[in-house]
Amino acid sequence: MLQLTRLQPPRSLASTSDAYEYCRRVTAEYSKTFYLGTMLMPPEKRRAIWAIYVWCRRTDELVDGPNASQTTPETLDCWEEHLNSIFAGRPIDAPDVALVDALERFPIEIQPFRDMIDGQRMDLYRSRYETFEELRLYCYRVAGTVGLMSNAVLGFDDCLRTAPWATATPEPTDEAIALGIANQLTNILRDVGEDAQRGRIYLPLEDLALFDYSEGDLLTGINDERWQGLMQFQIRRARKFYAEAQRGISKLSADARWPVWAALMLYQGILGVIERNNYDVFSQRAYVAQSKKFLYLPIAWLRAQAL
Ligand SMILES: CC(C)=CCC/C(C)=C/CC/C(C)=C/CC/C(C)=C/[C@@H]1[C@@H](COP(=O)(O)OP(=O)(O)O)[C@]1(C)CC/C=C(\C)CC/C=C(\C)CCC=C(C)C
Ligand SMILES: Nc1ncnc2c1ncn2[C@@H]1O[C@H](COP(=O)(O)OP(=O)(O)OP(=O)(O)O)[C@@H](O)[C@H]1O
Ligand SMILES: [Mn+2]
Repeated sequence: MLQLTRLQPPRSLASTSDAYEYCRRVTAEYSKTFYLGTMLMPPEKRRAIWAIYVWCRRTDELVDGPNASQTTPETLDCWEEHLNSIFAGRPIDAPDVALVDALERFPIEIQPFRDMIDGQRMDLYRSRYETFEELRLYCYRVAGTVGLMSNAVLGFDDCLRTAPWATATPEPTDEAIALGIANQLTNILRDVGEDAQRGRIYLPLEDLALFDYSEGDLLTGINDERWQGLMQFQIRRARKFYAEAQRGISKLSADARWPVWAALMLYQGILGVIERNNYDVFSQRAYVAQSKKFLYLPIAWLRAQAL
C-alpha cells in the first residue's frame, strides 16, 4: 500500500524476525548515516530503532514520497488509526510486527508518533514559514519526535536515576528533541534547491528579509553575498542545536553514547560540506562520502568515553 516498493515486505503478516529483517534492509537502503549508527548499538536496541525508522520513513513518504500527490488529510487520519492499532498490539501489516515487538520491549509514549503525523499534516497545507518559531514547531514534529522515540530505546544512565541527590527528571528530553531539530535544520539547508523545485521554502521568510534576499532569489537559486550571509546565519543556528544535544549524550546509557555521537557528528558534517561547497545548495547535494563516514567513528568513540 505504501511507497517503499523497492523492498517488498514479506507477504501477509510476517514472523517477528522477518519483520525486523525487512526493517533492517529499509534502514540500510534509505539512510547510510542512521544505519551506521545502529550498527554500533546492542542488537535489541538496534532492531527496535530499525522498526521505528521504518514507521517514520513510511509516515514521511506519505507526504514526501512518489505517491504523495494522492495523500489527503483523510489518508493521514487512516494512518493515525493504523498507529492506534499498532499501539493496541494489533499489527496490520508486516512492518508493524516489528514495531509491536519493539514497543513491548521498550515502552514508548504514543504522543511523539501522533505529533509526527501532525508534522506531515503541516506539509500538506503549508509551503512557507514566516518565523523561526513556526519552523521550530514543524521541526519538532517531524524530527524532534524521533529523538523522543529513540530515547525510550536508547535508555538512560542508571547512576543518574539512583543517586540519592538525583533530582526530578534527569532524562535528556530537551537534548533529544534538540538533536532532531538540528538534523532537520541541516536537512532543510541541504535540500533547499530540491525543495524550491517543488515550490517549497522552509527557511523562515523573516530571515530572508533580514538579508534582503527574496523568495524569487531563492526559487531561481541566486548564490551571492546575501545568500551566503543568510546561510551562515542558518548554519550557526543549527550548530547551537547540535551543541545542546551534545550535552545530553552523557546522560544516556553507556551503550547508546557511541551510536548517538556518531550519528550526530556525521549529520552535522553535512553543514561543513555546505560551507566547503561555498553555500551552493542549488546545483549540488552536500553529503559526507561513505568512506569518510568511517573516519568519524573512532572520534565519536573517544567522545563517548570522555564527555
Ligand atoms: C542512531 C539513531 C539513534 C538513529 C535514529 C534513527 C531513526 C529512527 C530515524 C528516523 C528518521 C526518519 C525517516 C524520520 C522521518 C522524518 C524525517 C525525514 C526526518 C529527517 C531525517 C531524515 O534524514 P535523511 O537525510 O535520510 O532524509 P531524506 O533522505 O532527505 O529523507 C531527519 C533529518 C530527522 C532525523 C532525526 C533523528 C534521527 C533524531 C535523532 C535524535 C536522537 C537519536 C536522540 C539522541 C538523544 C540525545 C540525548 C542527544
Ligand atoms: N527515496 C529514496 N528512494 C530510494 N533510495 C533512496 C531514497 N532516499 C535515499 N535513497 C538511497 O540513499 C542514497 C543517498 O541518499 P542520501 O544522500 O540521503 O544519503 P543516505 O545514504 O540516505 O545517507 P544519510 O543517512 O546521510 O541521508 C541514494 O543513492 C539511495 O541509494
Ligand atoms: Mn537520506
